[in-house]
Amino acid sequence: MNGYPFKFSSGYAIIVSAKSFRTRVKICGVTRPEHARDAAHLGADAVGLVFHERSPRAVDRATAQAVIDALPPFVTVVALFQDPQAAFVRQVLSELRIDLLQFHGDEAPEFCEGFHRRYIKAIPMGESGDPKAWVARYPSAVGFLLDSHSRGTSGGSGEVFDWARVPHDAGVPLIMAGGLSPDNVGDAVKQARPFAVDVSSGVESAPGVKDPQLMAAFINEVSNVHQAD
Ligand SMILES: O=C(O)c1ccccc1N[C@@H]1O[C@H](COP(=O)(O)O)[C@@H](O)[C@H]1O
Repeated sequence: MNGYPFKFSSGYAIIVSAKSFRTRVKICGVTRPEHARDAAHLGADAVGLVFHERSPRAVDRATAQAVIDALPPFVTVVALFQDPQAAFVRQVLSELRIDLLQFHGDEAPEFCEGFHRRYIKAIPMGESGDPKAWVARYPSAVGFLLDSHSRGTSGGSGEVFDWARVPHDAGVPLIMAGGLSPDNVGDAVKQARPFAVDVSSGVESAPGVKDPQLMAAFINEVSNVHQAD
């Protein structure tokens, strides 16, 4: 397919020309202000802050504030949680300027909606089943992030799932994740034509340490796909 599927609110579906569409990029698990600044100036659309304490990319609120302060305008700040206590999410939201929530665990739709913020829901592609069943279960989500994990396990594993399982007719923004890197993201975008891609370990020199050269290579690979379209 040489284009991107889009469904209007009326239900009318079209393929948007590949030339007029740009796959968005989220760099997740940023732990240092200088790497947030680098990511933004290299062209990242969003950066993710991990508020899951068992992750090597977990940040405390002071570090998160420093990362946010390093960002220029028009870069979305995403707060990632995995099965958090509601009080913790509320505390983060009260202290930090968060644009979007990402729920990566087994959170129910009512829980995700309870903060009255825009949110994306992670779909565990490590399990069999139709991703569109998740889309139907979370009608208030503004997008869905397809990662390689199974229910009950963490994301950020660096593992790839079968890209042939990405639906082309979900009717909502899909964000591909899971084991993406500068070596494979071009193929992923060409094959699945997602709304966005999300990367964590594939642009790191060590767990939790982003590598500016890898981030640059990753973002270049994504834009190269569009220039060749
Ligand atoms: O990044 C983490 O440490 C993390 C922890 C808990 C849940 C999700 C996490 N990361 C998310 O997983 C995807 C894929 O990561 P990777 O590129 O395979 O390393 C990442 O983009 C985050 O959204």
